[in-house]
Amino acid sequence: MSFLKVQDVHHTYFTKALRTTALSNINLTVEEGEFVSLLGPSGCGKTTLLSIISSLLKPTEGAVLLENKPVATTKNTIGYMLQQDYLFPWKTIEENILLGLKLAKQLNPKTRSNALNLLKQMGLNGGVEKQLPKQLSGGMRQRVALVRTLATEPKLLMLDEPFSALDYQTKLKLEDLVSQTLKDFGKTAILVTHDIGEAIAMSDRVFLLSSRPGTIHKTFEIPEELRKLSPFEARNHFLYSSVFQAIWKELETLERKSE
Ligand SMILES: Nc1ncnc2c1ncn2[C@@H]1O[C@H](COP(=O)(O)OP(=O)(O)OP(=O)(O)O)[C@@H](O)[C@H]1O
Repeated sequence: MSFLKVQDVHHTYFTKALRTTALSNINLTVEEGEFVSLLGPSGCGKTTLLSIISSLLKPTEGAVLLENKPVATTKNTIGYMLQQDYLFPWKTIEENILLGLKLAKQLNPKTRSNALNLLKQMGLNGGVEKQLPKQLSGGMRQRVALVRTLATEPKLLMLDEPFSALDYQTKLKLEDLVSQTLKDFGKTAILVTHDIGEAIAMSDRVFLLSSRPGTIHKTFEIPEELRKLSPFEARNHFLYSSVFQAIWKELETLERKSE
């Protein structure tokens, strides 16, 4: 039994004047503890697929099963890390990281202390919890957003371009931190990205999507040698560039086909 199963998903958006088939014949599975990426050209349906997996959007056809149950019936099991941190600017960092727990009615001395400890593990100590989001850098705020997400112990994490608004150095450091933290907690994650390098460095498998309609064009298994390294180390391994070339070549083929 796979942890997550996307079965024969097809999605068409209907507007008065237009029907757009965003996804067609999507079948994929993700195992528990696996880190996978969805990579593809703009408009290939990555966001649509992420919304369907997290049951924010009902597909026109097909089903999504999490631990063999329809995902729409599973509560509080999906956490998000998005491009924007969506921290409440008037609340302190502590209030922000405890918000999810409060909403889920899971806030108690133990979960509170776990969340504050996680903040420290993310290198955010020295009274950061009493500060407001505007007093923190973009990279620090994204770390807070991850603590807030992990505090409610989601089973599946959706990472929708979480590093794309950061400068390059911060992005590389955060890739390592997020990757290590998710490994430590044994979390399953799906990353949506435009960045081939990021997908290779962070993932166990990369699903390459083609556009109009979005289908899974090819699945790349990342070599074991890269998977056991941190994203930063993986980027410097000699195998990295050959996987990069292979994905790049497929993307070029896709672009030529859609011209
Ligand atoms: N609400 C909507 N109504 C109609 N069409 C939509 C809607 N949302 C997306 N689409 C169309 O569905 C297709 C897939 O869009 P989607 O946003 O899922 O792609 P994407 O791969 O996430 O794009 P990007 O990388 O640019 O964010 C596109 O052709 C888009 O125009």
